[in-house]
Amino acid sequence: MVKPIKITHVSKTFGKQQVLDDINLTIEPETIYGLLGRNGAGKSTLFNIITNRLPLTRGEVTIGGQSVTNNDAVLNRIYLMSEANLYPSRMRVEDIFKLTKQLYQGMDEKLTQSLTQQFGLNSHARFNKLSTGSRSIMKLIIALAVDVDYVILDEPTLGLDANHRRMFYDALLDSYAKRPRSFVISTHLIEEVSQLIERVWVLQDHRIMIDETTEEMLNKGYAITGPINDVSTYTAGLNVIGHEELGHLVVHYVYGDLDNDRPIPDTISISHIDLQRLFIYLTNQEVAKVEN
Ligand SMILES: Nc1ncnc2c1ncn2[C@@H]1O[C@H](COP(=O)(O)OP(=O)(O)OP(=O)(O)O)[C@@H](O)[C@H]1O
Repeated sequence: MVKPIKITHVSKTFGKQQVLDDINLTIEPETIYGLLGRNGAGKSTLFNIITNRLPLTRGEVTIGGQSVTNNDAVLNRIYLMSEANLYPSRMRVEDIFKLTKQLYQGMDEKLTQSLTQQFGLNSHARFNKLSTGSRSIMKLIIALAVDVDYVILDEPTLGLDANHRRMFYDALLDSYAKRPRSFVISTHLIEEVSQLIERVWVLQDHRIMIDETTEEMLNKGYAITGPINDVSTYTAGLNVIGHEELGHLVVHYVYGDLDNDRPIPDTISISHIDLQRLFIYLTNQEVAKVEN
């Protein structure tokens, strides 16, 4: 049975710079996570720690009670796709596929072939001759075809055009349906993945600010629109994470419960907001705060 990955009290400093502070997360089997955070928040650092590519300063990462540190048996169950190029630069794509198959427990050759064809990737090409997008495509094919229990995708769609991104999301869902396993995806294209991810982690100020299902999170986000006085009266005391002016009207963005006892004036309208907007306001340093 596949065991969860437990990230317990993980902190990381580079010299005097604190990047991660007391991170506690669980990656459950067969679940798709989105790790969101602004540039430099520490997403790649966390992924590199989970896969033992970087040492942690404090805490531990375990699978089924076993530490991942220098533990090839458990590390073999996790595949990290990142910007880093770990392949010999002159190696041909087809040979990289073969090498990966040897390094891990195996690789779905049929899927590799069909995705290579679907994405129009030249498998005879040498890695250093591939465009940025084609390098991403090659790595994504490996990530979807390799036989592991955990796939970590660090900005997987870097350099991919909109059609290829759509193809990738479809391929991911297809592959997940055929062989359920865990995916952790970090991306700045939040709206594009909001349909894929079941649980959202937001990394902000070195810590996990949000660890909720996508549905829970979306249910807590509101836009309250109307004349300024009515909106301000209605949202007084609520967790307002941002505001915008729309001509004579204002919008207050609220994260958390609305007060059901509060009368709603006819002049205001209340609607839910999308994940991207929620993220933007929650991680905007000037106004962000989250009620626990
Ligand atoms: N090897 C390293 N040595 C020193 N500092 C580092 C190292 N790796 C990352 N950092 C620093 O740690 C911080 C977090 O970087 P990281 O790449 O993890 O962020 P990120 O959330 O993945 O960012 P982005 O979304 O921009 O890719 C940054 O300030 C970065 O400069």
